[in-house]
Amino acid sequence: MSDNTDLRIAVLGVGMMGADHVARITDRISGARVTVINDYLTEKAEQVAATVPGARVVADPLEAIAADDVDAVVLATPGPTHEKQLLACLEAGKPVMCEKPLTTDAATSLEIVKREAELGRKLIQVGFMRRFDAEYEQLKAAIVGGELGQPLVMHCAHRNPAVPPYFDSAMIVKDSIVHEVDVTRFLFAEEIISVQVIRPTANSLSGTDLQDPQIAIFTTETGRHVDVEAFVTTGLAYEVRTEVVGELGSAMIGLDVGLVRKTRPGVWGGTITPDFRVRFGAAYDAEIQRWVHAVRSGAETGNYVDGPGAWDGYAAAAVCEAGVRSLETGERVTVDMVDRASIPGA
Ligand SMILES: NC(=O)C1=CN([C@@H]2O[C@H](COP(=O)(O)OP(=O)(O)OC[C@H]3O[C@@H](n4cnc5c(N)ncnc54)[C@H](O)[C@@H]3O)[C@@H](O)[C@H]2O)C=CC1
Ligand SMILES: O=C1[C@@H](O)[C@H](O)[C@@H](O)[C@H](O)[C@H]1O
Repeated sequence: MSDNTDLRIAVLGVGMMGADHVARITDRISGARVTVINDYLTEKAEQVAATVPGARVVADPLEAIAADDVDAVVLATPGPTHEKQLLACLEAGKPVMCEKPLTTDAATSLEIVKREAELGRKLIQVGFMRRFDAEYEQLKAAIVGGELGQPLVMHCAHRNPAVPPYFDSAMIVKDSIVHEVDVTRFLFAEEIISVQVIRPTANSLSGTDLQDPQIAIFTTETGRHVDVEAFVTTGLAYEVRTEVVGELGSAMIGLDVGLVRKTRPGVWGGTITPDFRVRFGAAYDAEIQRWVHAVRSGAETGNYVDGPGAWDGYAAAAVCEAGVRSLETGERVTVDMVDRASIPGA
């Protein structure tokens, strides 16, 4: 449903995620429509625009952000381009839903946090969609409700069938493990203070020179431990599993009931999703729908965000930076983060 009061959105980057968000805004959520599409590859932008009634292509990303027929922006360009495009959104005073990572290093993420704080409006939401997933919401409720007692440990598995050819070993930390960083902060409501990344024997079948799998171990402020097995070239399916162990019990999500052995999609027991667009499809829908509502009511409150914001993006970037350093040395690395209270409005 679309009318004159719809939020008019520019989507920048219409590769895998951006094209999915365009389809979501056009067909699956309400209160918004895509008016402008931009991609580094103009032909790709034109292909996607042809599927959206009333959408036009703007070849320059900064012009797309500033366009008069754009109220808000979805950034689904690669991480290294986010900083410049986010700064342009802040400059134009336009709300933005930025796919993770916020930026690719802690210093530029901190700069974004500061610039947004100076404006005195919460304009940036970060695409940590697991916070909108029904299973993660249930896990959070079990923790907050005290069902598990005090949480002590979390075990995570994060497996992808494949990653794009431009993926390098550091991106396994900054683009994949970053989700478990955010999940840890979301579920435990505290910061991660140190990270160690261990390098097991690499997958000889991956056809890449990636250090894959990787095992990351986080320690939180109160001393909880989180381990993450990230394995992004399984060649099989998409699997995200999270188990919290507390003093009174444990709870696990992401394990299809009855599933004992996993080989490839549909082979055994329940289902195994082929990729994140299927596993987290409903979470992405909820994420974008709630963001659209927040943006539409933002003028009254100065808050155009419903979910993780720039600070969460910065905190995750700081942890990932420590993770990448640990990946290089194998040593445990302390996370270097500024105190949130030192940035009024952050
Ligand atoms: N929340 C989630 O679960 C997921 C998030 N992502 C994030 O979404 C973003 C995009 O990832 P994918 O769609 O997988 O990548 P992709 O490579 O499929 O698509 C990126 C698109 O951006 C375009 N592009 C590159 N530089 C650009 C620029 N400067 N301005 C405009 N367009 C540009 C490319 O031509 C391409 O079409 C990344 O930040 C990634 O981390 C990706 C997958 C899942
Ligand atoms: O964000 C995502 C991808 O960029 C990343 O490459 C995958 O590992 C994640 O599972 C997916 O959610």
